[in-house]
Amino acid sequence: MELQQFDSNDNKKNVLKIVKNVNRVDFTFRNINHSVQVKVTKQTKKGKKKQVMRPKQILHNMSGHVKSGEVLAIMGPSGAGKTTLLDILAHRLKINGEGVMYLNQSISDYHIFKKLCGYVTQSDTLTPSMTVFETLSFYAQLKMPREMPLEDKLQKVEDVISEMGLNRCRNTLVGDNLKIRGVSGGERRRLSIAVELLTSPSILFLDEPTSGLDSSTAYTVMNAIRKLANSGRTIICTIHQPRYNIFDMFDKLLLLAEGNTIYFGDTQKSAEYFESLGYKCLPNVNPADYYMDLINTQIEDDIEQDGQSPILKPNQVEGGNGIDEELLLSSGTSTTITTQNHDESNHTKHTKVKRISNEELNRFKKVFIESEPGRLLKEQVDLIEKSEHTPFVYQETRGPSFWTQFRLLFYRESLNARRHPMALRVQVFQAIFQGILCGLVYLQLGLGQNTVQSRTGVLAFVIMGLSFPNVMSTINVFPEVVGIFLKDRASNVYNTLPFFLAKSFMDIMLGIVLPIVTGTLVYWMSNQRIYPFYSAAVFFKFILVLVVASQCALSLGIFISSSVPNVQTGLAIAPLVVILFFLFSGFFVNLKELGRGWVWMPYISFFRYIIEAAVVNAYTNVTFSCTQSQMLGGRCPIQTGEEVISNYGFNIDNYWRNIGIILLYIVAFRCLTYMVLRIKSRNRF
Ligand SMILES: Nc1ncnc2c1ncn2[C@@H]1O[C@H](COP(=O)(O)OP(=O)(O)OP(=O)(O)O)[C@@H](O)[C@H]1O
Repeated sequence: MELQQFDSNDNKKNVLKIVKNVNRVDFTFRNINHSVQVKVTKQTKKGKKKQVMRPKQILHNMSGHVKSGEVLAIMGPSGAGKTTLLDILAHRLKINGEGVMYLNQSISDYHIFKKLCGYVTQSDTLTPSMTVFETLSFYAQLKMPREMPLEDKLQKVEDVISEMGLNRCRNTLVGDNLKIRGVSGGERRRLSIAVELLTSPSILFLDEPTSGLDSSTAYTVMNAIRKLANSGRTIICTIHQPRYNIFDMFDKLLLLAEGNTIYFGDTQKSAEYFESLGYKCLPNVNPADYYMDLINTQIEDDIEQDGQSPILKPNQVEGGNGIDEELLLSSGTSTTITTQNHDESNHTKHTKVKRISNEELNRFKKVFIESEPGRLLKEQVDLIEKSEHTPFVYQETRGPSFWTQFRLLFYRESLNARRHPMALRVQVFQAIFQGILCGLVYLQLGLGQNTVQSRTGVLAFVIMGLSFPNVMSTINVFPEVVGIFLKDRASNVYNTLPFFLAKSFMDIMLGIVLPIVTGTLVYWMSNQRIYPFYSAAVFFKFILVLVVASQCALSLGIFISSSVPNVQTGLAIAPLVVILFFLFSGFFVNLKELGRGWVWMPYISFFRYIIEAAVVNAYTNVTFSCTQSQMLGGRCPIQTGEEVISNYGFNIDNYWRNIGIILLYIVAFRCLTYMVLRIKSRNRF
């Protein structure tokens, strides 16, 4: 059946009422087929290799039914399609194919669904510099209805803290275990879940909730999840080989292999099902390990090469027919099976047994539909499909206003800046060091002929010195911010514009102080102007050039950083862009002498406008002196600053024009970043 896209007018009129108690919702999905386009190499008739796009089916006819209060675990080998299925079920990934999902008896509507569900990602994308309580109250104010009084929101925060057992660490920073020490891994995972609980979701999706946690912490987290289900929520999670006591917490199990259902049904009945297929899981084996080892056909070759195989196929043991299996369990989780072989020695030994073959896996895929659990699932899903699809009834609520979003996001940015003292200290140190170094190298420049080179050099050095670190540090830091933003956008916590403005305002504030520090030191130490009358205006114009240069570099940095797929690419691209722009700034190449092919470059190089503004400011109304020996034809080779300006191919009237152009560059880089963020965060469903 074709998926009903979530634009049903009837449903759109209704908006969910967010209530304090959990709405009980059964969740059903039916015949989900999903494919992606992949590049494959094809041989042409002429024997050449050509890359073409081909559809690759990731999910095949996936169906399932989870009642409120139940936990469904989606398990399968790596690449089986667990994350793809979870993302589709959570309405985070658009189905490229067909399928339909139901909330109770209603066909799921995107907008209603988003209000009803919570999604906990595999990695804890939280702001490290906020405490547990601050994180929850930040999200409470953004996620809960505008009409709800603040006290009620804070009460909900307290409830959630108690529910997830976070009282002990409520005032501890979240941290990231790298730059900021914070809560433990288990506490961070529970905080991620707590954030989702603020809106009392009826359905909670969790992607690998226990990954990266030690087994006892994983148990504590799963225990908390189990309690959430007991309170009426519907829980769907992907999980990798859980230990037995965790596996035992699941009500339902969906076992996937190569995008096909191998088993869907009661967890407790899964052993019986596999036994009916001829694969008995012995009583003291963790079934999760057994199933995963059994169907993980992909790693067979590697294991063969290693000469080890941890799984045996009970009915097909090398060199034996009737089998007495004995299981040796190491630390209760790994499945090592040895068999008593009834051949010549009768000694217990490790027997090399293959995992199931691909043909056998294909049999598993086919037999499930005809099996008892397969028929039961079909009956349940067909029942929902045939029932009358009544829309949800709920009351409209509004999220926080634009200004509330901006205020909260700006507050988060300011906390981030304040609580990263090292980063701030390093930047201040860098600014002072650079100012002093530059000041010492170009100490007290005079107005002799030889100072012209140094006077321009100091300008280029200080501009580059402020710009380059700004671009590079932004590329290092911004991706983490974008990661949090994208996660929040995926849950519709706030809009792109308030986030973008809050970030930009904070950048502007921080990006003003450092150029002022460096610029002041350089200006006075290198003796940029010696005429007191002009000094104040020239000084402020010099600082203004540095401030806009610094802002332009920051804006370029966030643009590059937001556009590239990862930090490494950003770090590779950014220096090239900066160096190329700087090359055509007019400092290294005389703009009048540029070859035909390059004349356009100075027009797009924002450094050209910055250097021109700085040179014009530094050399206007300056007179140079020279010694007798320096004179050429009875006059100084360079007599005025205006000559220097002209020699560089610059125009003396261009100071304010250039400041305007650089401001336009800043706005353009920021607007482009905003557009990239919008595109990236566009709802994929
Ligand atoms: N956009 C895509 N383009 C190409 N292949 C894709 C795409 N998305 C998923 N796949 C492929 O689909 C299969 C299932 O991917 P998925 O991430 O859902 O698996 P998984 O079971 O979650 O794996 P893991 O446990 O390793 O995370 C994989 O083979 C993957 O390479």
